[in-house]
Amino acid sequence: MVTVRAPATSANLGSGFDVFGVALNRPADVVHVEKADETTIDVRGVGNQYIPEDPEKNTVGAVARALDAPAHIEIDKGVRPASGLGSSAASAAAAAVALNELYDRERSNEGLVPIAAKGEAVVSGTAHTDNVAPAILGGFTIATDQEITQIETDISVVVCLPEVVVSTREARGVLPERTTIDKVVDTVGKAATLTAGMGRGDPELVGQGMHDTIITPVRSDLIPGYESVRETALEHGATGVTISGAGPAIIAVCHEQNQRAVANVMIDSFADHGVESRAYQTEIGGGAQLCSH
Ligand SMILES: Nc1ncnc2c1ncn2[C@@H]1O[C@H](COP(=O)(O)OP(=O)(O)O)[C@@H](O)[C@H]1O
Ligand SMILES: N[C@@H](CCOP(=O)(O)O)C(=O)O
Repeated sequence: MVTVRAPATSANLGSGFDVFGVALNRPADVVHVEKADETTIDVRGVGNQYIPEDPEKNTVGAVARALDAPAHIEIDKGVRPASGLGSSAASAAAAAVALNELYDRERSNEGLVPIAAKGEAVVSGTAHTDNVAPAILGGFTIATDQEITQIETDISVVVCLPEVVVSTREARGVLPERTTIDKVVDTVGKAATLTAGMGRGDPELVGQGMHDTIITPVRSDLIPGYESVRETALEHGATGVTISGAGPAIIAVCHEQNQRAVANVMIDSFADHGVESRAYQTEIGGGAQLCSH
């Protein structure tokens, strides 16, 4: 039996749609694998009732097929599905690392990213790597078709998860088909600023780089109270706030001393809109970890 823990992730970060992502210290999925003649899957934990155990429909089944690694796979879900926290990616990343170890496939961590992305394609229709890259590698990642750049950082964040469901497939269905050159120029500038902030461990620069005028405005309509939650978080110490992944979670970057205040006002603001929520006060952290072999 091989066991691997893989973290929740927050992709896009506003200006980095389908490219940027960060690993979060918590929550996380834990996946246990052992060799079998054919792949079977058991899912328990948060939201397990909404997660298929059919290997053709679960992200880990696609990973097992890609590695030619049939196994009995047990998933302990710590990342709620349809959250915007890389739930599907956490399982896929953990399974990729675990099965690579179980069958001695000797793939590098970077080499496991496209394998895990095949799991993402099963659930969202697109093999986007911006969740599985940080889920495997940790830190802040810039994932393009050509390469992945990773930056270690431990910047503090608050992630507020409302009791609302937004599937990634649904949120990809509302993307604009075209934009304007001035919005592209603005986004490039914000993305460069955010990247510089990650490199310097500077929450102020990161926050400045999180504003997005292309994707976020159309997706925020799927999250009741989004604008109010964002504004109050900024008023109480957040340096930047945007939708986490495809939502509905909202991520705020802040200095550690402001985490509690930011978390409390985000929860209160969602409540003012009749939406229950919970907030994780956490940091950008490490990637998938082998727990036992
Ligand atoms: N191992 C898995 N963990 C979570 N969701 C999974 C898994 N396998 C398949 N799914 C499906 O993927 C969807 C959740 O993925 P997604 O919408 O991308 O959520 P998130 O935004 O948290 O990644 C759910 O519909 C769920 O049924
Ligand atoms: N770039 C993707 C990221 C999806 O993240 P998730 O955590 O919601 O799965 C997108 O925005 O569609």
